[in-house]
Amino acid sequence: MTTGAAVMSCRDVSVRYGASVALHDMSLDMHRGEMIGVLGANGAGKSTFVNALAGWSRGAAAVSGEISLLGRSIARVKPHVRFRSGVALVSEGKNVFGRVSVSDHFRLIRIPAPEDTRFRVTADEIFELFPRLAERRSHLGGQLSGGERQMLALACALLSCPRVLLLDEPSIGLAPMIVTELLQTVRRLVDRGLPVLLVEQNAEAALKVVDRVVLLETGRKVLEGGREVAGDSRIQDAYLGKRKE
Ligand SMILES: Nc1ncnc2c1ncn2[C@@H]1O[C@H](COP(=O)(O)OP(=O)(O)OP(=O)(O)O)[C@@H](O)[C@H]1O
Repeated sequence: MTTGAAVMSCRDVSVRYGASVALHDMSLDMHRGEMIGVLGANGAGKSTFVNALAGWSRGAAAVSGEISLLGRSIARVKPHVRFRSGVALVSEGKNVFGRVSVSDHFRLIRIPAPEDTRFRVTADEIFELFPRLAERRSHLGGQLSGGERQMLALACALLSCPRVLLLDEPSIGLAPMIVTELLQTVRRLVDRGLPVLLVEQNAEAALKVVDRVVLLETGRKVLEGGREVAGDSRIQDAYLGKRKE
């Protein structure tokens, strides 16, 4: 259930790489207890969007528009400062160090002071959420499977006490059962209040857990709505394999 004012918002966010515009005038509000799915084909601008929210880009991106966290503008704030303020981005398990053990990953996270009102998960809770990580706590990041690396990246983001979690394609390369488990774990965190923006190619898996969906086509939001948008022909045709030839 969503409550209160938006935790994170963006208004008219556009991203250009040189002369080409990868994202056009994107606006969105994220509330407590809400999970929003961002769907779209390859190259639709999904990663560009979440990266812009977190302050990252893979090249020389020019980002315009307004981005705010708890009502304060962060549009011109550096990515590491956005992270410290509570904007956690997890991109395809890339946030894992190959030569650092699972337990030492957790020790590396700077945990905000207890008086700071943020979403908190302890290391013990992490091991309850991800029993696999508990079994592999002494393994190095490089020794983990793709799914375990995703779990570790997500665990580290959670330990940092995020105000909002941005997940870029967590299902990539994972077996369907692991995807279901991972998304259900994320859903439980959302139900405890954490707002989550989930970029997913796997629309079927995403639609089972999200509250709201945004569909991007060539950098533009072309559809936004509740789970009922699963019935929209644009989603049925392109993402749920129900295209009629
Ligand atoms: N560093 C860059 N320089 C130039 N163009 C870029 C750069 N990064 C992305 N683009 C372009 O921006 C557009 C959106 O890319 P983006 O990675 O956001 O898409 P996506 O929806 O996440 O795709 P996918 O599902 O394949 O990951 C694409 O046309 C892509 O080629």
